[in-house]
Amino acid sequence: LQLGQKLPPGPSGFPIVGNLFQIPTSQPWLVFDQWTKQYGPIFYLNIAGQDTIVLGTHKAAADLLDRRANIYSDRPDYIVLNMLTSGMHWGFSRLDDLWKRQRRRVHETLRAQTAKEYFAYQEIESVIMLDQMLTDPENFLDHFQRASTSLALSIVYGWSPLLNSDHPIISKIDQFNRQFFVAAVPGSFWVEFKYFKWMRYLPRWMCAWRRDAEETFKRVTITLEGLSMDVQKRMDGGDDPTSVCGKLLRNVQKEDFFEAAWTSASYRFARQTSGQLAWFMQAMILYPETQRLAQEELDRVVGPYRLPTFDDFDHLPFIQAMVKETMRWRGIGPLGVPHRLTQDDYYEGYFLPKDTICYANVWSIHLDKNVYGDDAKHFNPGRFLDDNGKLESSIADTRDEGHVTYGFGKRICVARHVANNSLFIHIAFLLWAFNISAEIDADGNRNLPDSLQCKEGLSV
Ligand code: HEM
Repeated sequence: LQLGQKLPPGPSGFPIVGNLFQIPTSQPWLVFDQWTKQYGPIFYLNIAGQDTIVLGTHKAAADLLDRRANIYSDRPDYIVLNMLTSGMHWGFSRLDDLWKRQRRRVHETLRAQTAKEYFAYQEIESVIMLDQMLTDPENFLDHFQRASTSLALSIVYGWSPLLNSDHPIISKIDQFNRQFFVAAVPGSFWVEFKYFKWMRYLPRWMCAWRRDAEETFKRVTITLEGLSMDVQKRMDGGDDPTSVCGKLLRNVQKEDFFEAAWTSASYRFARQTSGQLAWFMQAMILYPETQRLAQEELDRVVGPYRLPTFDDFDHLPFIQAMVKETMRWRGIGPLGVPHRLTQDDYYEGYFLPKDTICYANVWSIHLDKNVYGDDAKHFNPGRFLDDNGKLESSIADTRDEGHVTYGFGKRICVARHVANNSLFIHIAFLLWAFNISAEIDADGNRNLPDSLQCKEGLSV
């Protein structure tokens, strides 16, 4: 630090490891929330030599990650993850020309207007999900996962809906996902720490993690190229390329086939939607009155003789508000995905060094009474409706979402319109068809199903 430069406040750490061992591996956002209350909207951590800041208010996160997106939109230098993907997985790759190309191409296939092309797929998935819920309500999480995976494969590769998840391609991709998500947690491998970065130059024979990652990359490339080749063959046979991959292949040169195959791999994020639906189920169990309000709207607009459709969208503001509120109340990524600062910066008098890793504590942001009111910890879709029951997005700087679960700046979720549509139609179907409740035991207690025992410690 130069004279006059002051880092943001934060808990004092230990020599060399800094704050590393003060951060719990489980639910770190809860401790971060306490530190935000103690140190303010921006606090500093030294994680074994890695400068890190945590933004605990919406204002601080929007000021930096959105308003200064030009310098706050890079990703950490994930060493193992980039070996697993050879830097081709643009969701976690550096902000380079390849990322710009991949993001632009996929954005064109998933933006708000184009997302409407996938309505039919989403309605079919909801019908299948409903049928499976009727016959096997216990395993509702499996049905959500099947639906989100099947939808992604339809949208990205033009597949017909899958009735179950026992497909060899799905298990191959799931296996890759597991490795990927371990590598995406900063610090899963010693080589990711500043003082151990030299390990990346060790010869291959000494590093099992490098050999594993490189082998996986080869295997996954074969799978992804196979999926894309299949789309190409169907197009050569006269099929119209309505799928994301088809659109990408139509617009790229032959030599970019490898790039198009990896660009399409954004399919892997699809499971996020099913995680969000799990939280929705929990909200319905805990807030039966709110569930009834939504059902009244469905009774009024849709009635008992037909299923909801996307044509009802504008007439179902309460269901739209429920989608927003589910993502605000319990967003599936309480710390989002980390961003990296690409040049020295100052904020509120504090110095933020180049290469600082930035987390937005989405958990704290969404429970902030100054933004969401005194009932911030409660599930209340009404907060997104005006006095006439019309949808209003009064939360500034959220691109009309009303929450920040889709992230920030240049890295904001590229598929948020598709994801919002999926959540809308699934929720409308579920509440149209079912009353969602938990078993009540002999003492009158509501017992959440095991699969929904939430880890955050609900305080309702
Ligand atoms: C409810 C569902 C979803 C949630 C909550 C969600 C959330 C997020 C978040 C937090 C990010 C990182 C934003 C940031 O760095 O600030 C992200 C990025 C991304 N999401 Fe989603 N997502 C969802 C669904 C999907 C789906 C269905 C897909 C694809 C089919 C998808 C594809 C991506 C991709 C490719 C990125 C990387 C963007 C980039 O780095 O430029 N997401 N998402």
